[in-house]
Amino acid sequence: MLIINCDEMKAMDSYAINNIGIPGIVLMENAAHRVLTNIDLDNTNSFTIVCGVGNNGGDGLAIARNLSLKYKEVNLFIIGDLNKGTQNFNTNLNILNNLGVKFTHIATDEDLTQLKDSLNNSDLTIDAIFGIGITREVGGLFHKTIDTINKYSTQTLAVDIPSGLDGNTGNVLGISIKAYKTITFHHMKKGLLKNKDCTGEIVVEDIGIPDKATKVIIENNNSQDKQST
Ligand SMILES: NC(=O)C1=CN([C@@H]2O[C@H](COP(=O)(O)OP(=O)(O)OC[C@H]3O[C@@H](n4cnc5c(N)ncnc54)[C@H](O)[C@@H]3O)[C@@H](O)[C@H]2O)[C@H](O)CC1
Ligand SMILES: [K+]
Repeated sequence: MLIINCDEMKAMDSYAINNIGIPGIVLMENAAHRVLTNIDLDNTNSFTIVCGVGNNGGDGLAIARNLSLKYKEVNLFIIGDLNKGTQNFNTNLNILNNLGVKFTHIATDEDLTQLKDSLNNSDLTIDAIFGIGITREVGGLFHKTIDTINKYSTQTLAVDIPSGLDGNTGNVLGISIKAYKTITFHHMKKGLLKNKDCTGEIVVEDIGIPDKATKVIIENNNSQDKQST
């Protein structure tokens, strides 16, 4: 099994997008579909989906759309500055707006009451707050949101990386989602193997990044390592 770090994942992502020409939104839709194949949709009918405003959040929005089109009960929450959404996040948010799918923006502690009610009444919670792009300790409303999910969620599935976990070290950055299952994309991330308590079962899913992207990045890194020794 190939085990990579977050920088390698980002490099493979961008090679597939910028050098091979696979649009990021295609990879994002593939990721969403791969998450859905890991959910027992015959017996899971109500969902709380919590999204950040990066591409991990974008994955969550695509998952929310696909579930909504299957007439599942979807309670969608978004946390973060909506003016700072990534391009692919905004594309999926725009589609949801056009479909009339509503969401709650977690902007104050009061919004956490609505989140708690949703968690108590959902079959499954989907964590799409942070993935490989987490950059610092989790604090403030993000900390309270993750704490609320851990306290009241029936069971939580993490998209790519449990939010709050460092994908390289497995360290908890202040607080982390405790998932029963983590669906990570393309290849295993180093940090996931070091914190089973947060990841639960780990499933690696192919999202359509060609082996060529993987090989180029690994070879580049190996040659850089040789030069630096
Ligand atoms: N290339 C693609 O389109 C695909 C991406 N995949 C998914 O994308 C994420 C990585 O997305 P990225 O935008 O790089 O970062 P994140 O969404 O993980 O998070 C960045 C987001 O969070 C904010 N942030 C970071 N740390 C903190 C913090 N401690 N507190 C508050 N906010 C924080 C940051 O400002 C950004 O807004 C990857 O994991 C995949 O899930 C697709 O799966 C494949 C295609
Ligand atoms: K996540």
